[in-house]
Amino acid sequence: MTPKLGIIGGSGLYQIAGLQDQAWVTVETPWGPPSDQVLTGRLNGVEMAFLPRHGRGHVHTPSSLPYRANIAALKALGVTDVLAVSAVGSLREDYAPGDFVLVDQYIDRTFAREKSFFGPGLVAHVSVAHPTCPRLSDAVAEAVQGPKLHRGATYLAMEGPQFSSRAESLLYRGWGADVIGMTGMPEAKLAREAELAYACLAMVTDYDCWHEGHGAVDVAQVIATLTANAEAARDVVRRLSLAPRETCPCGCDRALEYAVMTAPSHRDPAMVERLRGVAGRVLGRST
Ligand SMILES: CSC[C@H]1O[C@H](OP(=O)(O)O)[C@H](O)[C@@H]1O
Ligand SMILES: Nc1ncnc2[nH]cnc12
Repeated sequence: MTPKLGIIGGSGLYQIAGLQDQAWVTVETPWGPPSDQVLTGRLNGVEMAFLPRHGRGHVHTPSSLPYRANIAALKALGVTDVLAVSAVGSLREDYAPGDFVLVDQYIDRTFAREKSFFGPGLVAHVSVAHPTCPRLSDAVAEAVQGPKLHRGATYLAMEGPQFSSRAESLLYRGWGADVIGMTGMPEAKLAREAELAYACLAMVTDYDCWHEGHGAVDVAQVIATLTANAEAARDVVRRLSLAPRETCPCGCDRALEYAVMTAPSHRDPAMVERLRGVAGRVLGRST
């Protein structure tokens, strides 16, 4: 199978230059439109689809983001591997602003978002014990040149849009979270439901508000670091190479294999139709 790379660009990363045969395409999904049009094209021979998470001009809040439509749109475009790029605050002394982090675990503290493609009439439970793909994360790690890279980090996903209080920041540090952001969940969970390999390249922009030696995070601080680092993130995308494969060794592309609970005879036909684009492999492609 020839892989196709989906990039979800976070704060500060609203487009990728230099794609061959590039076009901004409009995609509709059963969950409405994604955050923006999707930029499709080829980079170094790799098919690619780029979606600015907050939309060009940064119009969607972390809570109002159409997470399901974003993942469904990438799936509809034939994407197999999703690299999510995110700005994050650091919850550790040794993760400094400017550093890059490959996330492998999440603590999901979000509460005002739709978190599943499934629901009444078509119930499914996928595993998110290991929410990110080690194969894809390895490929991303190889593509990082320049910024210091940390691996094996836990991302605390908060609801926002306000930044944390100091008490919260200290609490999350006590829980063992390494970085904090507002968009990692439910994005990673939905990618798993859609059987897409998912990796998160986080760019540290600040020390949130726990650090005695640094002032509390604000948007100006985040933007200043992002401006200095966005090109390094684009370089990673440009260098990222994905080998053709039969299947994903970690099983990301078969996450739904044993996940659907609802008996075929009890499935809601409208739900089945709605889910066909993301779960067609286990539901059948057409009626
Ligand atoms: C501009 S600071 C807060 C904002 O930045 C991060 O966005 P993203 O993950 O899309 O890079 C963070 O999660 C907040 O949404
Ligand atoms: N400190 C922080 N908290 C939440 N989201 C962030 N994105 C960048 N920095 C952040």
